[in-house]
Amino acid sequence: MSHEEDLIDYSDEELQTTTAPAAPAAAPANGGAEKQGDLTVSGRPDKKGSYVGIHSTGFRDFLLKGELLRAITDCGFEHPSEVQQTCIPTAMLNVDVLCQAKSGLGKTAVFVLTTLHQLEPVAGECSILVMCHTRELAYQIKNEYARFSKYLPDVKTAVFYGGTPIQKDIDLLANKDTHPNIIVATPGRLNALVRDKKLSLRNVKSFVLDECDKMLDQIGESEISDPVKRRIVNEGFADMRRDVQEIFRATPSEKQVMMFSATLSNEVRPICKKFMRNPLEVYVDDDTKLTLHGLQQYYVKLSEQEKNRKLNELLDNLEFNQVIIFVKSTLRANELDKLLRECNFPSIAVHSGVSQEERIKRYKEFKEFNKRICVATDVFGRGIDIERINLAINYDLPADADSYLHRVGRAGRFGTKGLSISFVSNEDDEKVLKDIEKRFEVALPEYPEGGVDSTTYMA
Ligand SMILES: Nc1ncnc2c1ncn2[C@@H]1O[C@H](COP(=O)(O)OP(=O)(O)OP(=O)(O)O)[C@@H](O)[C@H]1O
Repeated sequence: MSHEEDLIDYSDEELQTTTAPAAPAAAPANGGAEKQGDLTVSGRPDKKGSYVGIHSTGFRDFLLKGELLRAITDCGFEHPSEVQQTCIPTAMLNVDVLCQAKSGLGKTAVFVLTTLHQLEPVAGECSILVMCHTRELAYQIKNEYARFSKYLPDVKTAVFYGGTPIQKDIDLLANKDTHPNIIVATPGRLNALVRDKKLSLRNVKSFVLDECDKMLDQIGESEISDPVKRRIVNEGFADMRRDVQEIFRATPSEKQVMMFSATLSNEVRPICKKFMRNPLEVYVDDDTKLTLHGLQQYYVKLSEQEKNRKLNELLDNLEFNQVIIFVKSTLRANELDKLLRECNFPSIAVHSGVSQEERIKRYKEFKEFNKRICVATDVFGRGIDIERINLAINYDLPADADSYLHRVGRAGRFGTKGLSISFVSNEDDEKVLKDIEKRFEVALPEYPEGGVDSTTYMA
């Protein structure tokens, strides 16, 4: 059996991670913390240095490569967001970065722009390695690299993930003319390529983990009472984290490490820092500041049996551009999608139960606005950026507040307006609801009888 065959599908909804990595010990971050709007910044290499306190009014102030500035203009980016202002000047100087910033405010561009800025492509060598937890997100990040490197013709980017023929990846890597300088990947496939010596990482200069808490976090076994679930969860955890560690060890010790997520608990931060040296640390230390201001959030209390009728009613009555509906399992995603299509709603389902080729096809269909309704598992719960989603429905409420935050963050991207409605149908849901309200101090009222005025959530 090849290494590839015995790897699990990380993109599944049960995907999680585990124990402390055997990575180099973290150098302590510089003391002191500095406030910038919602973000707390610490560990800068020189707090009195020339790039501290820069308040850029435009991307030009960052002194990025001209080719990047042209691409930024083409993308229609006018002003850097707060996280971009905070991180880009430091990250482009090859400093390690551990960054938390709320959903949809442009963390991707931080690492895409700063790694491209530093890149001097050498044929046949991979210099930038980006990993994330799902295949669609890897695909999306690869496209972001393509967008921003359009005026850098020598730069080659590739995406590697499971569920596709590995030979294609091997062929690409075997040829100096097609070998990528930038690789975006999920850890399972990447580790298979490294272990089988099809890919050398000895020239990596930047190592990036997106959604890093998902890739490195651990759940203590004692927290999971159900033995079957414990086995599934911990297997998922162990494999994901183990792959990341193995891949990390295959890279040189001198390199830049950057990690990003909207959620970085106090428990996961030291784990991330074990991979880093003296990082710039950017946190949203007050959970209430993780709330997206443009997003209106409601819940509906109902029984399991009432969910379909209520969903139908909402989809009939609400105005929206695109909607994402989250469910807790592959089976439920299929069933709900089928039901919606029977009721003539233009729906598709994305989950780990469909072939990878089909999954990407459906992702594209939704992204390109050919479908307006997507029923998804947590495969789409984080990172996925679809501009027109302005309604997120939790048909099944997630198991924890962090997942909720990521899911509803699919609506209301980059400060735009949006609406989220969560179905609450049992005691566990009620606990999660209370936790969300408490942690984020978010007003989560009951969805009003008469509905919501569409002008308040439509752009
Ligand atoms: N400075 C900018 N100006 C305009 N649009 C931007 C800017 N920066 C990023 N965007 C756009 O904002 C959207 C959200 O960005 P991105 O996906 O990087 O968010 P994120 O912080 O990674 O969110 P998440 O935590 O949900 O993954 C993208 O469509 C991106 O193109």
